[in-house]
Amino acid sequence: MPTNGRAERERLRIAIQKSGRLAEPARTLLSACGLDWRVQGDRLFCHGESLPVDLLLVRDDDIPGLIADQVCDLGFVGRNVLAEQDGERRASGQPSAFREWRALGFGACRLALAVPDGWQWTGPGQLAGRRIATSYPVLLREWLAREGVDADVVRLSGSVEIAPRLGQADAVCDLVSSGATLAANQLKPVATVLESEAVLAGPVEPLEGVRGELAGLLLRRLDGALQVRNTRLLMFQASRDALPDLLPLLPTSQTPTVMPVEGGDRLALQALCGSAVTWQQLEALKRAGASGLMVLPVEGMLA
Ligand SMILES: Nc1ncnc2c1ncn2[C@@H]1O[C@H](COP(=O)(O)OP(=O)(O)OP(=O)(O)O)[C@@H](O)[C@H]1O
Ligand SMILES: O=P(O)(O)OC[C@H]1O[C@H](OP(=O)(O)OP(=O)(O)O)[C@H](O)[C@@H]1O
Ligand SMILES: [Mg+2]
Repeated sequence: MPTNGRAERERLRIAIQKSGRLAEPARTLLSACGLDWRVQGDRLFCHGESLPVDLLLVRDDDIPGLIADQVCDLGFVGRNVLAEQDGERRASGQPSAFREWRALGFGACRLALAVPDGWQWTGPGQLAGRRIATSYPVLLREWLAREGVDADVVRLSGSVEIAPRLGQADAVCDLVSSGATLAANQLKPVATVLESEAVLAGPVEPLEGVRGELAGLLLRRLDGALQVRNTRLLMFQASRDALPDLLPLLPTSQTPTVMPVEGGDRLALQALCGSAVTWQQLEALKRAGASGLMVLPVEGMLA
């Protein structure tokens, strides 16, 4: 059984969502950083095998509090949850106890204000004196204050979009990704309160000692993994004469590596591309004289 020790702990502890939208991508990203785990009997604690880095599987809402209480060192959580709970602390006069360390590029959504389809939206002033249902009362109140609007905030823990139909509210403020839930409830988004994605959250101050070193190692690997996530290595051969036509067609701003091919006058080229290479781009390169075109995913990169 893991100890609840704080300062004395010599293993890094990371909290991730047990199940839900962020659970699988968080594990995949940590695996890409070379971490693996032995799941313990209760399935809520995973003992790190390759490095002294353990996982805690929890509800996403609990992650900021676990960092604040130093029960875990880092966590993968939506910016929406982190910002709301940071705002709650501020509103009650407590100091910040966690912050965003890295944006992770998955779990994208936005916290948006939505009004019934039938409304002619003229601007935030239209919400004055209205009731707005949300699970993010702090972020909504901050937005209303910025916009100088006085409205009633109705706190609901879920199924927010149904509130106008039930007569509980006039408008809603909830997470939107595809927009399908709003549309199904005859609502339309009119303003964005917060752009969100999954983030790596940690304490306000850097970690110290062994856990600080482990966090540094993990961050370096994480940055490498994030950097290569969409990176492709494009490889092909061509004659030297074709280079002036080929180089402008490369789907990257990076200078390619050019090497002579043994026993001939052809060259081998390789170029790192920051995103997927399309069939059209490959076909254009082929027409300009490239042969043996190959696109490979990049698994790791260390500067
Ligand atoms: N369409 C979406 N709706 C809600 N959250 C989304 C959406 N797209 C991405 N997310 C992100 O995923 C996070 C987790 O969403 P999920 O629905 O799994 O949470 P949950 O139901 O609160 O889970 P838990 O059981 O851990 O409390 C959200 O806080 C948000 O950052
Ligand atoms: O824009 P969309 O793609 O439709 O996604 C938005 C919906 O997804 C989330 O709900 P979820 O499905 O997680 O249900 P819950 O919040 O009630 O758990 C969120 O609270 C919205 O209701
Ligand atoms: Mg939750």
